[in-house]
Amino acid sequence: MSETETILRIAAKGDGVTASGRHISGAVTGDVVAPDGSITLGPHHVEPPCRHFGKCGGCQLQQADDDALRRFVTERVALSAEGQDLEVGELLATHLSPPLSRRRATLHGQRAGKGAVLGFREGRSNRIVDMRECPVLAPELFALVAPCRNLIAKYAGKGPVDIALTLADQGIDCAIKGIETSGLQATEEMLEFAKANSLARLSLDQGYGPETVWEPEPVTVTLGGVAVPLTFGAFLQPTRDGEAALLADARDWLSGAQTIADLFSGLGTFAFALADPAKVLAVEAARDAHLACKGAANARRLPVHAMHRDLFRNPLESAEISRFSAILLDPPRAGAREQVAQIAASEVNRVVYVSCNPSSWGRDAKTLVEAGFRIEKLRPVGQFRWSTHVELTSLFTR
Ligand SMILES: C[S@@+](CC[C@H](N)C(=O)[O-])C[C@H]1O[C@@H](n2cnc3c(N)ncnc32)[C@H](O)[C@@H]1O
Repeated sequence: MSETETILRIAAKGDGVTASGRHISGAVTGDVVAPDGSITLGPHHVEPPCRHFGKCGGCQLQQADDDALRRFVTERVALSAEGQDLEVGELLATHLSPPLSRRRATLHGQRAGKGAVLGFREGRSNRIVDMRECPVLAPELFALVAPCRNLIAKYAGKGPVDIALTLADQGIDCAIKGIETSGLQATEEMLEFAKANSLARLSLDQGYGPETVWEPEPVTVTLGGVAVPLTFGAFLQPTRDGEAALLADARDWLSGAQTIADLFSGLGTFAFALADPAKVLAVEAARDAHLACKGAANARRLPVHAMHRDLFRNPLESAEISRFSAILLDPPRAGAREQVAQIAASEVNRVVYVSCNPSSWGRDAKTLVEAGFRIEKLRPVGQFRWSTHVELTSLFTR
C-alpha cells in the first residue's frame, strides 16, 4: 500500500475495507491505515467490553461502536440485494439487539486438570475459551456458567461436554450432553443441582438422546401469546426483542391476509402471532417442533393447521401456494431454493421472507424478482450482536 487510506466499511467476515479494497483485520469504519500498515483509531473504534474478545469465537466486532455496528448490519443486507442487481423500495431502520439479551446458547466444556473449562470455542478452533464474563448472554444464563463448570469438573470424563441453555417461560432449560452419571448418589446430586439453580428443566444426553432428569412443570415458551412446549433442540429466535421486531414486520406486512402459509415454521413463532383472524398453515420438517405446534394450536382451538413436511425435498407446489393470500418463509441458512421456485411459479402476490443469511436470501430474492415481484421493504436485523451473523425481514409484492 503506497498511501494512507480510511476504512470505508466492514466486510462480511469482519475485516475493515479501504477504498482500494484492502482488508484490514480488526479495523472499523473511520479508522485510518498508514502505508506501513499501522492504524490510527477513528471515532467509531471503541474498547471491546469483554476480556475474552479477540480469542472467543462468539464475537467479531466488539471494537465497533453502535453506529459502526448498525452500519455493518445495514450494508451487509443492502449489498446482498445490490450484488444481485436488485432494487429495494424502502430500506428500513436496522434493528440491533442490545447487550445481555441472548436467550439461548450452546456452550462447550471439558475437564481441565482438577477443574474444568466452559464457554464458546475460539474462532476457527476447537479450543474452548473459559468464560468469566459475557456481554452477550442474558444474565440469567451467565449465572449458570460457574455451576455448570463445577458439574463438569465433578462428572465429565475426558471427552467434550455441550451445554445448551435456553430461557423458557418457567426459567432455564439446561440440556447437557457428554456427562455420564450412574448410581443413586449421582442422580440425587443432579436433582440437587437442578433445584439449587432453580432450573425449569435439566436433561442429560448420555449417548441415547436427551433424558429429562428434572422438570417440575412442563417447560414452554410463549409465542404470539400461546404457551408452546419447548421441545429439545427446537429453534427459537435468539433474542426476545429481535423476535418482536420480526413479528412486528410480519404482522404489519401481512395484515388483511386471510390465509397464510408459514413455511419453515418451527414451534410456531410466526404462526401463532398471525393466527386469528388469519388462518395459518404451519409447515415444518422437525417432527418434535411440528407436534408441539400442532398440540398447542389444537389445545387453544386456534386456526393454525400444522403440517409435517420436508420443504427441501417436497416443497409446497405452485398450485398449493396459489390457494393462500400470502406466504411467510423463514428458512435455515441454506435458504429455500426449491420452495422459492414454486412460489415464483404460483399466483400468490405477497411474500414475507425472513432470513438468517443475506447471501442465500439474495439468490432466492432474484428468483422472485425474475418472476415479477419487487422488493417493497427490507429491514436489516442484528440479533447476534457483535458477531458477523446478520438477519433480515423483507416484503415482496407483485
Ligand atoms: C430459522 S428457523 C425458523 C423457525 C421459526 N420460523 C421461528 O421463527 O421460530 C428454520 C426452521 O426450518 C426448519 N427446517 C429446516 N430444514 C427444513 C426443511 N427441509 N423443511 C422444512 N423445515 C425445515 C428447522 O427445523 C427450523 O425450525
